[in-house]
Amino acid sequence: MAKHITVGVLALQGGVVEHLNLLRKAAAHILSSPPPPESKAEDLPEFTFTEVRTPQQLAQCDALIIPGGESTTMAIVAQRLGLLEPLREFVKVQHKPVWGTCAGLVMLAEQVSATKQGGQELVGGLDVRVLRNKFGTQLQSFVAGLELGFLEKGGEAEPFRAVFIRAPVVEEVNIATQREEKGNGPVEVLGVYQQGQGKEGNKDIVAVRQGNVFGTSFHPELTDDARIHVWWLRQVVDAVRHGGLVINGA
Ligand SMILES: NC(=O)CC[C@H](N)C(=O)O
Repeated sequence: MAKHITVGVLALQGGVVEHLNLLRKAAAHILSSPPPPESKAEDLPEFTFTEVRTPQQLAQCDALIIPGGESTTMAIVAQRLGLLEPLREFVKVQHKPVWGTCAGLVMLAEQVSATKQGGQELVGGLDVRVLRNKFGTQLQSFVAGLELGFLEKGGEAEPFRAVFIRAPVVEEVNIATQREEKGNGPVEVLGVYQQGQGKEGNKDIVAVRQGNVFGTSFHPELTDDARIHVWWLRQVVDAVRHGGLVINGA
């Protein structure tokens, strides 16, 4: 029997529809690609992509995307809807695959660098400290070609056109935290953005993964390039087949 996989996009605020569209495109790509030799045709999963606004909807999901938007607003709305604790449980106890883009990455960080406004509620799951709005205001948004090694096939892949809008960066990985749940291994740095040339260039960490939790500073959903969605969705399929836990891609 084909496995059914439900992927949610947290729909409190931000780029929800764009993620749903690229997830559909990624699924079509996966379903039309030749299956690995050892798998049977009926092993192909069936996907449902759905918006998540309630704990009940979250409970239906095998995996979740937290989109870009405004992390402070998203946290306030999540708290009002009784979603913060279920989200923490989903990420850190059930270890289901979760991907945060931009504000979503902020939500998944265990720490945010102190800001004037003071603290904000986080979901956590990534042992990193992020700095919000590293590159300035909305007007300073930009697109940069990133070499993302995890997407490369035979060294021929095009750089990924990454859209940065009031983007956070990861300031420090593998920070010490008080949290009790463990078992995800170290944080892997999967993407770096370099401003300027050569050794003088300033390098910022813009993509990280720690076990089931993946985060990007930029917005892949604002391009029509589905490569990162395909890559992530394949990991979701593997995680569901192997009982829900991805430890550093193993
Ligand atoms: N494009 C975005 O998601 C912006 C993120 C926003 N600056 C925040 O800190 O939440």
